[in-house]
Order: sequence, then C-alpha cells, then structure tokens
Amino acid sequence: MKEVRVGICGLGTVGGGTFNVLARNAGLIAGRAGCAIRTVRVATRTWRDDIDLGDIPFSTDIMDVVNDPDVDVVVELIGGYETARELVLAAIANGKHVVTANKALIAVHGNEIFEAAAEAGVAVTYEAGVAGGIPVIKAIREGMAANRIDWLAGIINGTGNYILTEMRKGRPFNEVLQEAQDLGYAEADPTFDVEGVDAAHKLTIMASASFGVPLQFDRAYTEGISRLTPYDIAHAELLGYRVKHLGIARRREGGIELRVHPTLVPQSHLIAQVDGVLNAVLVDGDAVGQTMYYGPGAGDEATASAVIADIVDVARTIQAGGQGRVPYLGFAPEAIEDLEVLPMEYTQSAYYLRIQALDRPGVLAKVASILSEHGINIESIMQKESEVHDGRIPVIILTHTVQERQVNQAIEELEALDEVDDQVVRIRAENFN
Ligand SMILES: NC(=O)C1=CN([C@@H]2O[C@H](COP(=O)(O)OP(=O)(O)OC[C@H]3O[C@@H](n4cnc5c(N)ncnc54)[C@H](O)[C@@H]3O)[C@@H](O)[C@H]2O)C=CC1
Ligand SMILES: N[C@@H](CC=O)C(=O)O
Ligand code: NA
Repeated sequence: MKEVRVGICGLGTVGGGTFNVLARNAGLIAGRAGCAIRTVRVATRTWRDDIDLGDIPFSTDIMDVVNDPDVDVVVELIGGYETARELVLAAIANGKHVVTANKALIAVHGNEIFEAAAEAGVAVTYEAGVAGGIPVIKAIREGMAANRIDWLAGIINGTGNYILTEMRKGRPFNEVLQEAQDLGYAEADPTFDVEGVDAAHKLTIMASASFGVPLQFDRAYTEGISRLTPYDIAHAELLGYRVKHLGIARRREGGIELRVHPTLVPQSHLIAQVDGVLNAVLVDGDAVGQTMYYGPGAGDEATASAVIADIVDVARTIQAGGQGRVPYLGFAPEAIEDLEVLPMEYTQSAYYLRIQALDRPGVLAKVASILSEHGINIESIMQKESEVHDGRIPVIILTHTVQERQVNQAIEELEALDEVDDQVVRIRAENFN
C-alpha cells in the first residue's frame, strides 16, 4: 500500500490542527508510517477561512466521509455523544478504521463501539481524548504492560487547571474561564470542564485500560471546582498543600475507586508544579513504581499530535494486515475482569475540613472528640485569632487517611453542634503513597 487515506469529520480546533500538521509534516509522517497519509475528504458544519483545503472534496454532511469508498480511516473530531456514536458505528459497519479525540464518546459508548469494531475487524483509537497530546494511553496499554497497576491520579482537564492556576494569582473565575474558551481549550459545554465531567470521562478510560475492567462512566464520582473559594486555596497553601482538580482511580479489595474532585496535594510533589493548560498523570505499577506523564492537555496542534500518532498506528496496522496490534482497552477480551466501581462512602482519603465555630473555650475539644469517636486521627489543626469575626473562628483540620463514610458521619455530627455555623467545608487530600 502506497498511502493511507483519511477522512476528517469536524474542522474545529482539533480538526484544523490535525489538517495543518498532517500537511506541514507530511514527509516526516510518511517516513514514520511507512506510507503517505493523505486527507481525501473533509466534512464540517462550520468553515474556517484560515484553512486552504485545495482540491480536497468537502461538505457539511459527515456521512459523506463515512460512505466514501476512498476513505480508509475516519477521524472523528466533531465531539458530543449521540451523533458521534452514530458516525463511528456507521464507519465501523463500512469496514473503516476510526481515530477519535472524543473521550465522552469512548467513556459512555466505548463498550458497544469496541464490540462492534472487534466484530468488524477494525481499529478504534482514542489517544487524543485522554490528556490531549500526552501519549498516556500508549504508556498505559503498552509501556506498563508488565505491571499490576494499583492506582493512577492525574490533572486531566487543561481548562480546569488553567482556571485554578490563575485563581491562585487572584484572578476571578469567570474571566479566566472565558480566556480558556477563547484559547480553544474548553469543551463545547464548559460546565463539562468546570464540574469535572470531562475529567471523569478521561479517568473512566484510563481506569479501564489500567485495571482491565469495562468502562463504567455512570459509576464515577464527579465533583467540580466551581465551589472552591480563594480562602480554602490560600489556607491549603499555608498547610503546605496545593489544591488541584484530580481524577483518581484505585484498585481496592472488591472493587475500584473512580473519583474526580478538588484535592490537596503536597507542594513538594511534582504534580503540584503542573500549571496552566498542562496535564500530568501519575501511574503506579508494581514493577516500575511511580511514573508520571506530563505535557499539554489541550490545544489545536498539541491534540493533533496525538490524533496523528493514532493515524500512524492505524496505517502501520493496515500495512501489517491486522485489526490492531493492541487490544482496545489494552487487555485481551477474556482477561477483562468484572470489577465494579465502589460507592463513594467506601473510598479512602485524607481530608481538609473547615469548621466555622464559636470562638469559645471547649469548642475545639468537642470537635476533636467527635472526630476521635469516628476513628479519625488529626494530622494538623489551624486556628488564627486574627480571623475571629462576629465571635466565630474558622477551624481548619487535616486528617489522616480514613474511609469517606467515617468523615460523612463526623461532619453530620459537627454540623448539628450549636457551636458550629454553616456547612463544614470538605476537600479531599492525597499523599500518593
Ligand atoms: N479542544 C481541545 O483542546 C481538545 C478537544 N478534544 C476533543 O476533540 C473533539 C473536537 O473538539 P474541538 O475541536 O475543540 O471542537 P470544535 O467545536 O472546535 O470543533 C468541532 C467541529 O465539528 C463540527 N461539527 C460538530 N458537529 C457536527 C456535525 N454533526 N456535522 C458536521 N460537523 C460537525 C463543527 O462545525 C466544528 O467545526 C471533542 O470531542 C473534544 O472533546 C480532545 C482533546 C483536546
Ligand atoms: N476541554 C478539555 C480539552 C481536552 O481534552 C480540557 O480542557 O482538558
Ligand atoms: Na493523550
């Protein structure tokens, strides 16, 4: 085969980046792929005047790509759940390989899509969907193949990390979110970024590829960054921690943890230094130990880098005459375990608690006694006289690692005390042990 022919669906941020890099680095990419990679058709609803398609046929109907007999690989870059699902299933039915950057699609419909693809004998790849340009799916499915992976944790949403980084400098949330949207980092619906849905999509995929379990997005716990206050971010810093929005997956007795939430991480850990649109994923393997993958998590050409790496992989597969060197989730179908996601109350974490209490003798003793009754050990406690306001003082406590249900019960009792006002603020903390 002299060339592999690509049809691109969606010419937005990632589609534009993919088209441009494929054109700019055509010779180099052909050298790596062992054949030319040629864009033979494009379909997109909105046009970009800055991209010259030359004589490549184009239309607004994505089915034109799927039904084009000249297309070997359909590159799905339209985003969203349902239309993308129909597009990908139709491409598979037509015997075409699929490359996608759509983590929402894979996290929610991946089990169905991989089954259809296996039956049709085609590849479906999704590297760009997880942590953008970082080749983390390749690292997990191939580089970590010798290891039992017990946990992974990552900053896996560029928009959210960009917002948290700028908030630390004192900038307002909404202004920074608008900036991330203007830079092309945010999802079509930016609440997916801010409320942790996008991170949960990516975490679901990485967990399945790490542990060899089916995709279970509907069981993931998702908490966003929109309710974080500058006060708690600053006080976490005083305790030696930084607040990051993490996705965490951990293998436990009888199930797996799958959770996305703001998290205190030690300032001394490398992951605390990951700022702006950059992402980082820690993966812990029993043989290799802790590894970290770092780089741009969003953006046009950064994401295109991963899309094209997948296209090259598919081109090599086509030349080798197979359906894909690597199984869809990195495990042979018969090796997929039936492990379920644990309910949140059975997950384990350390906690930052902020209790708004009356500034009166004996209150701290009552708080400590409730925590102790629930088996919660205190790592550190912080209370500053300069913060007394209206006879009330914030008490900030960092706990040791405990089960979430112990903390839920303790918080319920703390909030019922006459000496405690408002809801107790709770942010989980990780030390990556
Ligand atoms: N923007 C980024 O940095 C990253 C985005 N992604 C994913 O890549 C995919 C694309 O994202 P972006 O390029 O940012 O989005 P975008 O909104 O910039 O581009 C989407 C393109 O698809 C076209 N489109 C949408 N629905 C269509 C339909 N039914 N028929 C024809 N054309 C249609 C739109 O006209 C637009 O040109 C999404 O799944 C997103 O989650 C993944 C990693 C990074
Ligand atoms: N909206 C996403 C884009 C990449 O996946 C992000 O901000 O990380
Ligand atoms: Na990636």
